[in-house]
Amino acid sequence: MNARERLREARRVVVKVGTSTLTHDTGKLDLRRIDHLVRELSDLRNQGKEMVLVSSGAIAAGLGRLGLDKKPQSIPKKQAIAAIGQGVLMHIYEKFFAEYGQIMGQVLLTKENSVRHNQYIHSRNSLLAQLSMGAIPVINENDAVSVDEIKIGDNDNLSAMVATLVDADALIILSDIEGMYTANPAQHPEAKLIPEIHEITPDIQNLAGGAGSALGTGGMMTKIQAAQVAMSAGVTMVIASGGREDVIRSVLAGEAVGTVFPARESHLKVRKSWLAFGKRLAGEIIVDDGCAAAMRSNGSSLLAAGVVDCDGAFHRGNTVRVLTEGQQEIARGIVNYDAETLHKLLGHKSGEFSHLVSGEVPEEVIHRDNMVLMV
Ligand SMILES: Nc1ncnc2c1ncn2[C@@H]1O[C@H](COP(=O)(O)OP(=O)(O)O)[C@@H](O)[C@H]1O
Ligand SMILES: N[C@@H](CCC(=O)OP(=O)(O)O)C(=O)O
Repeated sequence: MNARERLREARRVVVKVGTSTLTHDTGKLDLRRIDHLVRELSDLRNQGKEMVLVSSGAIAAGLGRLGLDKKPQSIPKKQAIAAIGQGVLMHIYEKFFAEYGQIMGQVLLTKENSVRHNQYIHSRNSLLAQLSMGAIPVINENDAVSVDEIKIGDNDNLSAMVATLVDADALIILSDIEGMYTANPAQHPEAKLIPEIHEITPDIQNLAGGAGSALGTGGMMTKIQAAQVAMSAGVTMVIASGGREDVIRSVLAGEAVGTVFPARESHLKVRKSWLAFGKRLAGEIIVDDGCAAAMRSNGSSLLAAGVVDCDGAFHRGNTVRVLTEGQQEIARGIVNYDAETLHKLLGHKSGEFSHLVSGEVPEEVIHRDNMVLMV
């Protein structure tokens, strides 16, 4: 079964809708679009699917309510606008969902809700409980209290975190564009839509540009980051246009719309998904090609002999990214050494460790049980 066919069987679906889809060019909310979105979600819920909505738009709604036309620079002002706008947004969602006979629950998350294992589990349990009651959780980042240190920062990454958290079958990201193109069509009108992307390579990352509008956050870059998380966690992701009629239904009917990022086969256990996608990333380890091949094909642990460099002031127990020398992310995992020790040991076999550092050091830089492959 290919990825499009698998989408027909998706039971639990996360839909993310960006500011660009929820607003007119004037910056004001596009009520017709929001109504259609809620109607489609409600109809899919009526078909027995479990639906979760990750909605941006709080800042746009707040600006609209205050009669402002651009985001302020200061953090407290942005937070205030988000606080005002989130209420406006939820009022509209509640009104439309109630009209279509659905129950919704508001959930506001920050990075803090995922970095600690117990918080990750609490967030997961709350969302699963809402689904078991037949409700549609409507999620946004808690922008009113978030500052950079605790921010996820964009709702593309937030939606991938949510899809992982609830073990979704599919994540549909709705934007103001049909999918991922060979270049940003705003600057390159000749760019072509890419129907399917199997692996997030550095070449694919280079095709992704920033946001297309003043209100959007992250553009295609954050959508590609979300795809990498979703695919590795066993969630098939699709980027499609929120302006297309019945777009969610079409995606879930397996029709060839947008860009699909097929899930890798196995679903991760909750602990592994938290480890790779919930925790803060503290640094990077660069490995040689032989080591990358052993990790990818045999699921081998990462040994110091295969490490060529590392970056970041990470400590033992932190989660780090593992990259090839060509900058492709191949794994994430809990590191057994701090950065200083790894700098001394990289390129060496474990038999040589006692000459290089004092005291006991584990044989593996990252043990296979504490590692998630990203390719
Ligand atoms: N390779 C690309 N393919 C498609 N869109 C791209 C690409 N690179 C950058 N973009 C830009 O990303 C925008 C969508 O992201 P964004 O503005 O953040 O919207 P949203 O509010 O839906 O998250 C598109 O309108 C486009 O201008
Ligand atoms: N949390 C913010 C949106 C952040 C964001 O990622 O925006 P977008 O790129 O439009 O999905 C808000 O509600 O305004």
